[in-house]
Amino acid sequence: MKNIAIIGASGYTGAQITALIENAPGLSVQGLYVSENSLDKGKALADLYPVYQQIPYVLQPLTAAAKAQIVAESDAVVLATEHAVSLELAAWFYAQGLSVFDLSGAYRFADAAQYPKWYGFEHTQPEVLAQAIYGLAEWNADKIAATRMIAVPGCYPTASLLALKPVKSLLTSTWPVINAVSGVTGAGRKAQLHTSFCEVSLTPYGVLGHRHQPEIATHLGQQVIFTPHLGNFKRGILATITAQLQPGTTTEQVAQAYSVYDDSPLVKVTHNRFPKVDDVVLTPNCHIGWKFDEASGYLVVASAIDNLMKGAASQALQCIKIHFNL
Ligand SMILES: NC(=O)C1=CN([C@@H]2O[C@H](COP(=O)(O)OP(=O)(O)OC[C@H]3O[C@@H](n4cnc5c(N)ncnc54)[C@H](OP(=O)(O)O)[C@@H]3O)[C@@H](O)[C@H]2O)C=CC1
Ligand SMILES: CC(=O)N[C@@H](CCC(=O)OP(=O)(O)O)C(=O)O
Repeated sequence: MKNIAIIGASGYTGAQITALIENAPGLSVQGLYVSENSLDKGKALADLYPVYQQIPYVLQPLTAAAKAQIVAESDAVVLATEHAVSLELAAWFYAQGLSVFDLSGAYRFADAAQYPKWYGFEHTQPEVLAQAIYGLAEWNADKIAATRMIAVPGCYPTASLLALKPVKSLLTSTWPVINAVSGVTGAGRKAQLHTSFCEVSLTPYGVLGHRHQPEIATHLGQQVIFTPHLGNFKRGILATITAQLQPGTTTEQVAQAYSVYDDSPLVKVTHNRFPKVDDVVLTPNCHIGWKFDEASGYLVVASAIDNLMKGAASQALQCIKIHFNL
């Protein structure tokens, strides 16, 4: 049995992964933690989320004593915390010998020089960063098994990379164009004006400047245009991508490229049929639909995931299972 501590457990992704770990054979929850001065410390998770009434744990403040207890009792920590918080906590727990599964973006770029521009901080942990592996489960399983520092991908990059990586060798130098819509849970649980009920509609944001653009480009190995949109639904992401393929590419070649997922139980690919967000919400699945126009060489591929599941918590669970060979 592998014992896992969950830090940031009162947030959307933290609560979701708590529920997944609680129900996963071979895994147990060591404890649930929030910040030392959290307004939620001492509350049961089920008080915050009655849907999790079967989950018995209380949210504990992450004090120095709590950290020592985590190290003594746990095999791994899940960090469901914001980037700057994960930056320090990941390095500390890694140094204590635990495996670290970080849901934030603090360890997703190998190049430390990217962090000031995209995350607003200097990366203070270059040795740990050098050990970090990008936890895109279907593509990096061998490396996830071999390292203790796993940077779980962002939600938009998960949807986009699962759709584009199979056809990477068929792309031209023309940048693929990714338009993606996310539900509001993508922005986390904390109160913010732009995610309040009356403000949410359907609109692009972060245009030509969202931090997931370089994350996708880095892990695809090709520049992209990425435009996220906030939609008026709770969960789910739909990324619709237009990409130019090499002259002479055939539909058969594209089908062959997507057959890479034939043995991946969580990724379902369909030709000429496109996914709906509702079909993946509350599941760990990614649904990909594509259509290719041989005359123009343009591919349109759409990819749907639940941002809190395959875009965060269930992908972290996949990484945990791969890492501990469960
Ligand atoms: N929401 C999504 O769809 C996705 C989110 N992510 C990433 O996952 C991480 C968590 O996101 P999300 O669940 O949405 O965020 P939330 O804002 O919903 O939750 C953040 C959690 O962190 C806790 N926290 C804050 N500061 C500290 C601290 N110093 N020590 C311990 N706990 C702390 C908060 O509790 P409190 O403040 O009460 O202490 C809360 O439990 C972020 O890095 C996010 O970018 C990644 C993919 C998808
Ligand atoms: C709707 C919404 O606000 N979504 C978030 C992305 C959530 C995510 O994937 O988080 P990381 O920060 O861990 O990459 C955003 O655009 O910032």
